[in-house]
Amino acid sequence: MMWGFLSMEEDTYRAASTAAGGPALAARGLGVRFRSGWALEACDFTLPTGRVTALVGPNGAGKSTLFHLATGLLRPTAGEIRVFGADPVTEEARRRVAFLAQDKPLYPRFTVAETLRFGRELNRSGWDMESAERIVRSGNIPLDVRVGTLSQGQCTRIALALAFGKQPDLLLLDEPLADLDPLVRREVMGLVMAEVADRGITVVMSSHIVAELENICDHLLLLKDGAVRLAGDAQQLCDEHTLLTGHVDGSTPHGLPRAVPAGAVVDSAVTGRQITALVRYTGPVGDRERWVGEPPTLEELLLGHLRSQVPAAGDAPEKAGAA
Ligand SMILES: Nc1ncnc2c1ncn2[C@@H]1O[C@H](COP(=O)(O)OP(=O)(O)OP(=O)(O)O)[C@@H](O)[C@H]1O
Repeated sequence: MMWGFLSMEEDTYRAASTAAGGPALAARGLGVRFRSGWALEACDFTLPTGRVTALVGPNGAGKSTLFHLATGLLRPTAGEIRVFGADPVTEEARRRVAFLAQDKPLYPRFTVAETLRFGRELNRSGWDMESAERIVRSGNIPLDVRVGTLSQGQCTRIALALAFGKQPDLLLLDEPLADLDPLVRREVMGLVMAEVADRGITVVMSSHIVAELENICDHLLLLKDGAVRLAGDAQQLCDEHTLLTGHVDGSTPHGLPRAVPAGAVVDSAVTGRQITALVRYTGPVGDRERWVGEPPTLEELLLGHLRSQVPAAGDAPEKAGAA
């Protein structure tokens, strides 16, 4: 894409996305249009290196589309996306990224050992067989069985072994746990986190199981209707919000204390005379006897924004992209 008129802001973005130690993933004006319409539109964000980002959004929000852009399987209709500063289709970017897709394509007739050897052939520039085999063995999967005879959970483990064997700097996981039972989910996630801690790689993981993201992710990217709704450090975003509970205030349009700006209300629910609201506001609320305000948990923050009927307020690109 041509960048004929680089503004200061664009200049800063380009410098950040190519600098050593710059973001793992950066998007600017990113859009993809299918026949049915825009799957992603005007997305701006940067995802820092060495962090575990939760990619969250309702069905059809554009999460898989974003993964396909980041791996070069799909080209943007508008804007650009960079992986460690490089175009995703370049050899440099492909070498540094591993992607675990929802459907985990594996050859059923290959044995596990053949599958790992195939992984080595595909990644001649860098392959860690020891690490791949360790992941397989920790699931008590014999190396000589055919992949077609394995359970879903075991196949997920093989796919993870292939991903980690590649020694990626960026691991993209598209709902990796969706088809696993809770015990295997916990075990597989423990495996991912141990590998992440060992190698300090960057992970972007999409999931609909919001409650499970709390102890895993330290960064957020929430997509809704193809747009970035919320992005940034998970703790910082929680700290910028308040979960407010009290009796409905009949004298204000939103039922909350007058001090709360209308534009700060993300989501609210009224039960009888009680109102609970997620607000992007941390200032004083007046009557402390009537109102209880606490920082939301990550789950409460995400659910509030997923439920929200109002457009994201204050999510200007520079804020949305804050690392
Ligand atoms: N190859 C395609 N051709 C046409 N439309 C597509 C294609 N891929 C995705 N879409 C559309 O783009 C939008 C975003 O889809 P995408 O699969 O990225 O969403 P998602 O957030 O991953 O959803 P889910 O949580 O259900 O997996 C949807 O409206 C989908 O129908």
